[in-house]
Amino acid sequence: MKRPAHPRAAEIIHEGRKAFVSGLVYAGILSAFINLLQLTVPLFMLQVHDRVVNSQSTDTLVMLIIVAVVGLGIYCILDYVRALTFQVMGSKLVRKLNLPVLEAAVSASVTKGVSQSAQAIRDLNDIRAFVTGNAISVPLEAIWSPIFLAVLFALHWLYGLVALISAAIILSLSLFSDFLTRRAMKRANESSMQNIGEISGSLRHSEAIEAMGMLPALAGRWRRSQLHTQDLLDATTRRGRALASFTRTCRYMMQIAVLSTGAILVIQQEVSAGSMVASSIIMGRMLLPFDSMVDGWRQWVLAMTAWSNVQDLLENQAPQRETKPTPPTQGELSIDRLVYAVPGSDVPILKGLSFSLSPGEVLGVIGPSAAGKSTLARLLIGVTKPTTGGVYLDGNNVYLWERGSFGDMVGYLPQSVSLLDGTIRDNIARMRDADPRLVLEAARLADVHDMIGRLPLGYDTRLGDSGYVLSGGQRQRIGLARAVYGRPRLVVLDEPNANLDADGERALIRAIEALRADGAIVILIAHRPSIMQIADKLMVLQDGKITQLGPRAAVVGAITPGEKTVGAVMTLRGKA
Ligand SMILES: Nc1ncnc2c1ncn2[C@@H]1O[C@H](COP(=O)(O)OP(=O)(O)OP(=O)(O)O)[C@@H](O)[C@H]1O
Repeated sequence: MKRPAHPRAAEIIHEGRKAFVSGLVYAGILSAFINLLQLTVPLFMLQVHDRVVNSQSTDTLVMLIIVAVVGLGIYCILDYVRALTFQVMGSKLVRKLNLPVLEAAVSASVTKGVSQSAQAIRDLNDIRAFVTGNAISVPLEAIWSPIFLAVLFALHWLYGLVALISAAIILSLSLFSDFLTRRAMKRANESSMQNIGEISGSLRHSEAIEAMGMLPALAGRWRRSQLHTQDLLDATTRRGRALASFTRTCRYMMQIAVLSTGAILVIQQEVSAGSMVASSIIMGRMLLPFDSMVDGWRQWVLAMTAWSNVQDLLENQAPQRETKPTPPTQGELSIDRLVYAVPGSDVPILKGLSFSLSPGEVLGVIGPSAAGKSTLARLLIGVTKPTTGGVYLDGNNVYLWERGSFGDMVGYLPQSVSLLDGTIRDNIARMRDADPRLVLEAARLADVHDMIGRLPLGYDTRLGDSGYVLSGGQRQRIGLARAVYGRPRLVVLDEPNANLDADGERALIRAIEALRADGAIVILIAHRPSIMQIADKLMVLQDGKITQLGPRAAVVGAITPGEKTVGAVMTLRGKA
């Protein structure tokens, strides 16, 4: 199914292409001068042999040296400017693409449930590495080979012929080497990536591995698959090395061939001695791109593939959202005939939900596992696009809402809280430049200020892989502070009490009360019934449909003991 394009996809792709093409044209013009200036040394040799040696004139030699040094100086500057051109072009491309590509990757990850960000970042890196590397200039160099060949033919047709045959041999050898090694290399790389993926995937569950003594078996599996990869790599490397030695030897033989041709021509007095040395240098330069042509071609193909991935991501995977911020609203929430099916599936998870909530209302959502509660949460916060119907906050579609301004309106505590690399302060402030006043307010609202005070560095305690390890309950409470940061109008809490102790749960209830008093709409999804005491309304979701919805006491009263629903309602009955 075709998904919508990034709102600026066409513009971003056009700008990316423009930056690439204009950079290439500029570098091409510089290459023309650089290649002409590369003739400085052979021309110098020719002149020294033909003019200085014959005339024995040191004045001429000095003149030639001055001209050659000036030529090489200009060459040095132009070569540097060309390298800079590619560098500027690389950073310009990445600057233009970074944010929209990441936005599209995150959106695709949400839809597919598998992270697309790593691939998108790899594609961007590949593009930058290509633009700032050597392969990009291969065609710019290659178009000069025919000109050098023409110069050789102009010096003597035999030089041209030797150069032409040499070029054909080098190109054939490169193609043959590519043919012999490419497929095996690809298989070795795939096998290696698979090994790394498997082992790092398994090692994430290190506690279970350690506790149940699974390490020797895992290590055995890894060793076996590594041996397979190593065998593939060894065979490929052996072939590659043999061909590289052979190609190098051929090159030396070609130099001998062109010098010998020159020598014969000098003996027969058809050319000067200078032309013999110059032709050898020009031929070396002419053959240079042929060596890297096949590898350069492959890199061009890889870069084009990365570019087409990026283009596909921007055109087909990006959320189509408003680009202009929507002003804050008071927050009447209305859900209109909301249907959601995973893209590509005909079976809806949510089957036409309609309800509305006013500011200051707390809705509790209960229902058996897999009823669609978390899916509803993701639709309410506009992360997932509804298949039909919609979710509106004061008439504004939450999915289409520009993300920055919507983020200020909404707070979300997902079922599994993931805090990001950064300090507690950064995490609560949603990784923005933290306003200490707002961070403190959120921490107080979520009742975590004292808990944070007991951490080694308080609000500056660093979290993440190498940082402080919070307990499940602590993570959930910091996640709650992040959700209430900036006093959002709509707060969706998915199983917020799953890891909380009695104290934590009391703090959560106080936070929800404060949010209600502040006029926010709170949607609370939970299996543990105790927290539902705070809800004004209850909704029972079963198999993607609302089976009960109304004031808490009415819903609890309406449920018959035989009805297939969660124990939560039955437990609540006694407390309603
Ligand atoms: N991205 C997805 N792809 C395929 N199926 C999905 C996806 N997301 C959710 N589902 C399916 O939708 C159904 C509802 O899932 P959901 O997580 O919303 O249930 P839930 O009511 O929150 O369950 P629980 O109480 O166990 O957390 C499940 O059958 C789940 O397998």
